[in-house]
Parts: sequence; C-alpha cells; structure tokens
Amino acid sequence: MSDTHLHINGVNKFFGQTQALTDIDLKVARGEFVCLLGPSGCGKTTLLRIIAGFEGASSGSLQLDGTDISALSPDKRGFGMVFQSLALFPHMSVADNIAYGLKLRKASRAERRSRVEELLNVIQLPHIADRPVSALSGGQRQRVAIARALAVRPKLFLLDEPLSALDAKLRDAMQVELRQLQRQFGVTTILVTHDQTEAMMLADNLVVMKDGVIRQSGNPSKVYRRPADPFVADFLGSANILDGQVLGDGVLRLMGHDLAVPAPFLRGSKVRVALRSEDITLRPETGGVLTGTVEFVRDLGSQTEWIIASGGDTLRVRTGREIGAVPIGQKIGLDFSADALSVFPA
Ligand SMILES: Nc1ncnc2c1ncn2[C@@H]1O[C@H](COP(=O)(O)OP(=O)(O)OP(=O)(O)O)[C@@H](O)[C@H]1O
Repeated sequence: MSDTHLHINGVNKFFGQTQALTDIDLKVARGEFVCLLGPSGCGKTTLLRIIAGFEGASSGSLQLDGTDISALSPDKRGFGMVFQSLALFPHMSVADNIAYGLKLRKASRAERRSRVEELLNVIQLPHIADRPVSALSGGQRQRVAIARALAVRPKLFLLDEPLSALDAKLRDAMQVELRQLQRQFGVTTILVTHDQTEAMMLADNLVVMKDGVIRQSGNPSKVYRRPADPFVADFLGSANILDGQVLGDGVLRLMGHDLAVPAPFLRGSKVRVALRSEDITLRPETGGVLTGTVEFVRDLGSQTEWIIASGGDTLRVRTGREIGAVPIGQKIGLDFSADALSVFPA
C-alpha cells in the first residue's frame, strides 16, 4: 500500500495519569477500509476522536496527504462521521438531514436537491425524502446517517459502533450495505467496533488493540490465521490457549503428550499455544493425535460445540457436521495438524 492517505504518527494520549494510547503508528491507504477492534477500554474511540479532531493527542501527529492536520478543528478537517447515537435531527425531514452539511457549505438549492436524490437512491430509500426522521425504523435511520455523512464527499469517513444498536439480522444486512457503499464511493474509512465478526467482514486492514496499544494489524484472514500473540488468537474467533513446553528439536509437550511441532524455541522453553476450536477434528478414540473425554456438548445451530478434557486441559472443539451421539464421559480422539498450532513464548 504505497498511497498513504492518513498517517497516524507516534500518537500518545494521556487523560491525567491514565495513558489511553501508547505509540500509535498506522498508515491508512487511500480508499482503504480500516476497522479498529478491541475490548472495552482499549482506546479505539479515543483514537477515532483524535482522528476526528474532537480530542487532541498528547504527543505525535496526524498527516493527511502529507499535511499535518493535528491542529485543525473538526469542521476544518472535512471528515464525515457516523456515531452510535447518530445525532440526526429528528424533526427535520430526511432530505434536510442529508443536505445539512451541504447547506453549511453554502451549496446551491439545486445542487443539494440532486445530491440528496442521488444518495437516497444509493441507500435504496428513494421515496422517503419528505418524511421526518422520527418516523423511520432503526435501519432506515442508520442509512440516512450514512447518507448524511457521505453527502459532503468527505475526505475520511469515520464510524464509531454505527451498527451496534441494531438487531442481529439487520446488523448483518447493514454490514453488507456499508461495505458496498464504501467501495462504490471509494472513500477512505475508519470504523470502530468491538464486534470481531463485523470487523472481519468489513476490514481491508484489521487493527486489533488492547490497553491503548496496537497488538496486530493486517489483512483480516491473515490476522485470524497467524495471530501475533495469544491475546489476538483468543480475541478473534474461538481459540484454545494452552501451556506447553519445548522438549527438544521439533518436539512439544502439550496436554500431557509429546507432539512433533517445528517451533523455533530453545529446549526447555515454556510456551503458550493457540489452537482454534474449528481446527480440531473428532475421531474414534484411537484415531487421533490425542485422546480426551467428552464433558459437555451443545448445539450452536450451524455448529456443534464440544468441551473435552485431555491431559489436564479442557479443550473447546467446534464441528460443522453431525458426528453421531457421543455420550458424556466417553473417550474420543482429537486430531489436528501441527500447522494449526500457533506457538508463542510464555
Ligand atoms: N474523557 C476522558 N477522561 C478520562 N479518561 C478517559 C476519557 N476518555 C477515555 N478515557 C479512558 O481512556 C481509556 C480508553 O477509552 P476509550 O473510550 O477510548 O476505549 P474504547 O476502546 O473505545 O472502549 P468502549 O468500547 O468501551 O467505548 C479508558 O481507560 C477510558 O476510561
């Protein structure tokens, strides 16, 4: 990604004694969709607010197309924003809401009208221009908020948990729409979420944060498949995080068994090992890499989840297909490839 649009350069943020962000470095390419993902309190909203200009960094800078914008007020940055609390004007019509930013910029009436019409078509609500926002459903309001932010052709599109108030099915549909809209407009976008499925689905660049630090960033599939540390492995999807020890060249002691796993660690090193729930296959008792005892089984709808005790550890296993009734307490074989293990220093 050579065409850097936004460069977040060594940003730190203190609130009194609390350090909310530590050495944040991030390059956002033009047209890219970036998701800031992390647990509550990790600093993602603070980072978005600094990008928007609502909050100043304690140190570090922001460059947009190579120009330092750190000292610019929010209205001078020319960014479009959508927050969870939307901040639409409830008694104004949909059209007036969408045209609001254009009016502030002194766009002509004709220009406002054609832009509103264009955006209502884009968000697939062509017939609601004259309705008050208070008469819309949650999903419709969400689309209007997005249209309002895009109406001014923002340099950056910033969204903070924009879909979290919607029910699961609508959220799903809106994620697809949001991604399509973003592609269509080609607008550089930064979205904050604590929902890993949403982030995986939307992002070109997934940025995983914890305690004010970027723990990993990159292509979502790559971050999922090759997590940088046990936190990222555990936060994305369903992973088993296990304690192990390197016994010698390519031999790892895990769950009371010696496994052939090429890992570049010194003999005797204690390690943490991540193994995704869906990377384990269940077999008849003698057919796997390990043996375990079934402790619990539950039906998740599209998958079945198994809790299995093995060598003093408890493993969570997710299987896609029905493997037949296995009673609680029965021995079962567990199979996985060495490639499925991510090994980290303890
Ligand atoms: N105005 C403020 N004054 C003092 N501390 C703050 C302020 N805003 C945020 N913080 C602190 O900074 C840290 C990061 O907060 P932030 O809201 O950015 O996290 P977040 O990842 O967005 O969390 P959430 O998902 O819960 O919104 C937290 O410890 C928070 O308490």
